[in-house]
Amino acid sequence: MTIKRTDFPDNFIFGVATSSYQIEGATNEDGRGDSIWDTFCREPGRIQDGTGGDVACDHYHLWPQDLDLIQSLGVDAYRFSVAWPRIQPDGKGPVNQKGLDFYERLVDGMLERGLQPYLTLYHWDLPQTLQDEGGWVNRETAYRFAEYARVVAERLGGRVRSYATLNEPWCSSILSYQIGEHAPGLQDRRAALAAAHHLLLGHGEAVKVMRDIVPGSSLGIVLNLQPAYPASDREEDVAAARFADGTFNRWFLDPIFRGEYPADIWDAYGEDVPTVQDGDFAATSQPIDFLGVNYYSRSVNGATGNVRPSESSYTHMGWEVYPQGLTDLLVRINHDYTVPPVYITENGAAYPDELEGGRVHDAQRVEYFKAHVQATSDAVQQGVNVAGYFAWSLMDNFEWAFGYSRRFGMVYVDYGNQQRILKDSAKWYQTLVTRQDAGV
Ligand SMILES: CO[C@H](O)c1c[n+]2c([nH]1)[C@H](O)[C@@H](O)[C@H](O)[C@H]2CO
Repeated sequence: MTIKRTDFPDNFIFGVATSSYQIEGATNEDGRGDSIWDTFCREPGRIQDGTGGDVACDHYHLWPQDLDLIQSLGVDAYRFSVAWPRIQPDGKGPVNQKGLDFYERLVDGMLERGLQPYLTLYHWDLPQTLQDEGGWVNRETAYRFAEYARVVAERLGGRVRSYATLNEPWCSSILSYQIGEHAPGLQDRRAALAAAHHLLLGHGEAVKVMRDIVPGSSLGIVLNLQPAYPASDREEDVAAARFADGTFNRWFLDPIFRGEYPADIWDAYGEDVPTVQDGDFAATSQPIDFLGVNYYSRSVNGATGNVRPSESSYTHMGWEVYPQGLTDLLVRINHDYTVPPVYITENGAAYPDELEGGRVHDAQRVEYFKAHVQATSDAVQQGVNVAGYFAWSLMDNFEWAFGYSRRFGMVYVDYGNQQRILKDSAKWYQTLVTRQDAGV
């Protein structure tokens, strides 16, 4: 079997993705304020290799070369995020024009190179001053987010045709306020569920505001979804999988597409459920023009915890390589919900890449991409309206709590000299997206 670009509809978008905190650096430049990740990285023990995003890939200064690099891959689109602390250093009120100027230059640079900008308003870098007032646990942050969305949309307007409000509200709430592995690093389920609710409220309020400012643009949200499989057909394993599906997937899909929380999980959360005010679900379930799905792997659930199938291979993050899970997930959401066009807004893998003679032969990542692009095509063949696929990531970057110890890029970054070196996976992707019939 060979996966070819022509296996997809002509208007199918292939792209690459990054995020502001992971690549920009320049955290104290041109008026940028502190984000919760600047604070988190300064707390000893939070980041595996003790690093932070102060320099990262120095994209804030190297963006012209990076856009040339993206253009050289032959992709249609570039998914990036705007750093709220560059736009409003205090998270509210005064706007930092130098911050807006940077993103205006960046977007114009994409357009000049024939790259379609896919903008994410929030990819986790909350202004620290808002966290000082409770962060997403504070309902007011939802309204500050809508004000920030207005500022960005008014400046970038129709030049950007696709705006995602949030990247992965599950990560910005559960991983950050309950599990504590991400900034701000709290461990409080009640706070996490309040944060999740206010993130979804902020999403809805931002969509409402932007509808009038960028009427021709496509507005959506990006969710990390993970299909949950039972370890066996025993009742307790099936129940474990349904609970995992509920807390990870349905807790976010239902408020967005059904205007409610899933009853089984609401009941399971008991006293920790969020305060829902009249009108909240009308906001969270605002009609949207696309759903972004970030897929990396599945979960296999047993009554006593998750299972790691021994017959599978695993990435450097310890995530099972399971491309069928992407097809199953897309078919399921298409069946269970009335969804708009879906983009795979992130898919990729970390492997311990080695630079050998100026080359990186990342064969495992090539196989990962081939299998998941194929899985995307399989979902399209099964009637799912998938409109695009963005590889995570363009280049190696700051991998959150893992620092720089995990490389997800299809382009290798030598952090010593900020050199970018195409890995074999970038060359494979280039042949795919430029219709050179990449073989599987
Ligand atoms: C369980 O994986 C999540 O869906 C997920 C994986 N990832 C993400 N979310 C984030 O959106 C990126 O910033 C990460 O760099 C990337 C790789 O870890």
